[in-house]
Parts: sequence; C-alpha cells; structure tokens
Amino acid sequence: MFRAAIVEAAARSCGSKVAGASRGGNPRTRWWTPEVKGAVKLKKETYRSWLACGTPEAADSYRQAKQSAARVVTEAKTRVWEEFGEAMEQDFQSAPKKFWQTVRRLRRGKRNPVHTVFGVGGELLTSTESIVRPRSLLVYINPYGGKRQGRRVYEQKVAPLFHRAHISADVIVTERANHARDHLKTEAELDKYDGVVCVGGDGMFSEILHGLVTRTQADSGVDQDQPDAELVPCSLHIGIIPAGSTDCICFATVGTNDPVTSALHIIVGDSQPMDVCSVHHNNSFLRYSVSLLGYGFYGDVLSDSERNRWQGPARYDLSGVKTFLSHNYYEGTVSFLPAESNKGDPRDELKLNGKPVCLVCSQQGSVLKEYNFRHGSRGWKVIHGKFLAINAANMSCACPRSPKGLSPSAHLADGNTDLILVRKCSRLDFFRHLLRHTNKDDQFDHSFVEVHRVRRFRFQPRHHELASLEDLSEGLKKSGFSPICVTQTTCNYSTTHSSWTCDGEILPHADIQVSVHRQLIRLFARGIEEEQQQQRSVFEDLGPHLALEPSLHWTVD
Ligand SMILES: Nc1ncnc2c1ncn2[C@@H]1O[C@H](COP(=O)(O)OP(=O)(O)OP(=O)(O)O)[C@@H](O)[C@H]1O
Repeated sequence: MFRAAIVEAAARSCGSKVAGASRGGNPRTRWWTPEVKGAVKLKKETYRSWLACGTPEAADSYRQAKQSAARVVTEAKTRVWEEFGEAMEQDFQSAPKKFWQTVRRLRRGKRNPVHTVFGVGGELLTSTESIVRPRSLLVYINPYGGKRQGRRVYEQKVAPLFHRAHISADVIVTERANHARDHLKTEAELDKYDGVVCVGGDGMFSEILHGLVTRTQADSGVDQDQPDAELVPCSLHIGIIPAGSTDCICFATVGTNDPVTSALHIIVGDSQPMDVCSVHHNNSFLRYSVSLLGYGFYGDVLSDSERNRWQGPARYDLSGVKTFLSHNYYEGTVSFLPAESNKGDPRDELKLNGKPVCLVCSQQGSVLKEYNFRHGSRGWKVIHGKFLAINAANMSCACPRSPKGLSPSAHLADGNTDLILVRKCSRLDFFRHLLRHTNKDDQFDHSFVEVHRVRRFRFQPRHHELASLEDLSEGLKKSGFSPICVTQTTCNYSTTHSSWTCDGEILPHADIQVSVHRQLIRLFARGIEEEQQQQRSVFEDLGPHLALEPSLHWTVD
C-alpha cells in the first residue's frame, strides 16, 4: 500500500505518458535504421535551434529537416513491410506464427509506459541533462517546530525516500533560534550541495530564506542595505518539509502540507521560482518576505498575540476578536509603483489553461521587458487615507482555512505583490470583508477595499515614527483597549501606529519601503494546480502565524 501511494503521488507529481514503440521502447523495431535515426536526430536539433533563436532561417531548416525525416521514415517502413510480405510468401508454414509475433510485439510496444517531467515553462523535459535532480542536500531540522515532530517526520518519512533515490543528505538539527540562518550565512559549504531542505514551519523557512539570500548577496558583493540594489538570485533550491504549526509557504507552493509529497518534489527536482520582497527602513535593511506584509489589523493581531504567548494557540483567537472589536484605523500615505505588465490583475481568475505551471510566472524576463516597452511603464501613485488594514500579498496566502487566500490570483513569480488597502469603514462592513477570506466571493468587491498589483511601495504613517518596537509596544500598552462602539457603526478612535507583520515577524518600524525581487529563489515545488476545498474559520492560518482555533466558526455573508 505504501508503494502504491508513493507511485501514485509520483505519477501525480511527474505526470506519465504512454508512448509508442517508436519512442525508443523497442530496440527490435526493424525500420529504426541508422539512416532514420540520423534524420530524426537532425530534425530534433533543428527544432531546438529554432526555439532558441527563432529566426526565419532556423524555421526553414527545421521545416526541411522535418520533411526529410518524414520521407526517410516512410521509405524505411515501406521497405520493412515489403520484406515482411516477401518473407511471409516464401515460407507458408511459419507465416501465421511470424504474423502473430509481429502483432504482439507492436501491441507491447504501444503500451510501453514512459514517465515524464515538466520543466518550469511547462515544456516536456525529454533528456536527462534537462532534468536537474538533486544528488546532495543540506537539511536543517527544527526539533521544536509545531508538535515537535520534525525529527521523526524526517527520519521516518523523508530520509528513506532520499536513500532510495540515491540522494545524500547532511543533516543539522538546530540547537537554537537562528542556528540555521547563521550557519547558512557563514559556515555552510554551499558548493557541496544541490539544495537546502528545511524541516519545520514558516518561521524555519524564513531562517533558511534569510541565510541563503544574505549569503548569496555577500558572496556576490551586493549591499542588501540599499533598497535599489539588484539582488542576485540564489543558485541553490530550497525544499520545505512541513513540520510546523503554520506551514503556509509549503501549502501555497505545493498545494498540500504533506511531507511525502514535498520529498517527492525534491527527489524529481521540481523547480518553482518565487519572488522575494525586501523591506527597508530609512535605507537600512529590515527583513525579507515571501508571503504577507500586513499593517493595521493583521499587525495588531500578531502584536497582541505575541504579548500573550502564555495563552498558547488560543491567543490567536483571542487577539483576533480583540483586534476586531477595537476597530482601530491608521492614517498614512501609501505610494506605489504599479506593475509594469497588465498580463495579470489581482481581480483576474487565475487560469493555468491546462498547463502544469502558471504562464505569467514562466515568462522570461525579456518577454515581459518587451511587453512593457511596447505598453509603457506607469509612474508612482500616491494614496493618502485612513486604513483599517494594509496588506501586501506576495502570494495568494492560501491555507487550509482560507482556501483562496487573501489575494487569490497573486502570482508566485511575476515580480509583483498585491497591495490591498482596506479603508476605514463600519465594523459590520469590515466583518463582511473578513468573511470573504473564507469563501469564494470576490475578495475585493467592496467599496472600501482597493487592490493594486505593484512592484514597489512605501508606507509613511501620518505622525512621525516612534523610535523602536519597545516604544511601540509601550504606546500600545498605554493606549490600552479602544472603546467598543455599541450604537455607532463606525468608531472614531485611532491609535497613532500599528506595526507591520512580515511573514509572522513584527517589524520595528512602521515607515517602510518594499521592493519585489523577481524569482530571487527557487523551491523544489511546482505551484498549486488544484483548488483546495476545505473551509474553516476566518483568522486561522490566514496569514502565516495567525492561526486561530477552529472553535470560531462564522458563516459566510
Ligand atoms: N532548536 C531551536 N530552538 C528554539 N527555536 C528554534 C530552534 N530551531 C528553530 N527555532 C525557531 O523556532 C521558530 C518557529 O519554528 P517553526 O516555524 O519551525 O515552527 P512553528 O511551530 O510553525 O512556529 P510558529 O508557529 O511560531 O511559526 C523559528 O522562528 C525558528 O527560528
């Protein structure tokens, strides 16, 4: 049963195809002569060079080679069938046997299964050179993530698969927070590996991300403190074996939180590019983000829940309700540089058109650049207002409890992030907006919600900033709980500042600049292909680390 499950998962991950005898399955095919082989090889080579350069001459060469190969194959087949007919005529006694032998051989050839792997552009990879399967991995295990099962999950479910796939793995079980990040930044001999694997939750993934990106920039002499710096993409792939309490990044890139599925994506060398946002304050680097940057509502939920860690996982429920009832809004200015290409809009239905990967994300940089050149680039836009929430979703942020996520059609690797502005509105309207996270209705179809696909943005709070996070928490403590308005539909209360949550970490500054770096990292994954069906409560897993207990079930509006 275990074997059947693995084979089924592998077939789902890699695809499979039934090919004929002519696909090399049957070496005894008599018409496959050296002449035919040479003609078909030439056809393939000219096809590849036509794809590479796309000139009319290359197209012409391909057309000629194709015609020539077809002619040679037809001649060879005709010759072989003539020989077959002559042999049948010459020996009447063995003719029936020969006839049925030939029929059986041809039938067997047609049922010969060939497993196939798709590249990042959705093309079928046919040669072993084009399929990059890892041979050597560096694995970090957080033994304290989630239910503390990281080590067991790796040893029992993942290591045996790596062993069978002849993948060697150097395993480091972390001894403290930031152990993996610091090791990657300084000590790890990255040349020895084809990829880095993280066994843990989103916090652990963030460590690996920071370690790998920082190391790559340091090795390439890029100063990541500069907001305008062009960051160098990481050469090593990252694999995520989910073993945390929040595994949103894994869910959003693989489509499920299952260690065996993730291990298979690593083994077959699937490759999913992913954008990374860099966050700066006054020209100094703060953090990288791949999923959600949230100010206002989500920032407040996370800040409050961090102050109440002693409450355990229930703290997310309590902080969610408390923050909702507080109904705080924040005044400030959002400036943003809209996305260059209109090939994707945050309100599009995300269509994969039957391809295994997203067409927008698989476009090469040059294609987008050409498109932008023709359609022009738009300049910075500025919006001033009072906001209940400002969210930048770099991916859909889908999770089991919010199957479509905060921005259902956000792309993983298009070089943009979806900036969602929720303006001051009544508590009831905000409630209706939150409920949209759990159903399939248009998230942005409310007059007080707007969404922009952007390459960069900046937020400046109205009042000048407090010096540090400590000041911020002090300020929040002093401000206490805002009054709950029973009779009013809107609340006129506003604290000065909220704070940003950046993939589940609180940032020390509210005034931030964010730039999206297109395809800075690559995961051993291939994006979500199928819709997830489960629906649960509003806040749970909505953004990384915003898990609420399923006790809070609200119905849809
Ligand atoms: N050995 C360790 N001891 C303590 N903390 C660690 C250790 N290794 C990693 N960490 C830290 O634990 C934090 C949480 O890890 P992880 O994301 O794997 O689990 P999680 O249960 O999903 O956590 P959370 O719900 O807080 O995100 C990470 O931020 C990481 O820096």
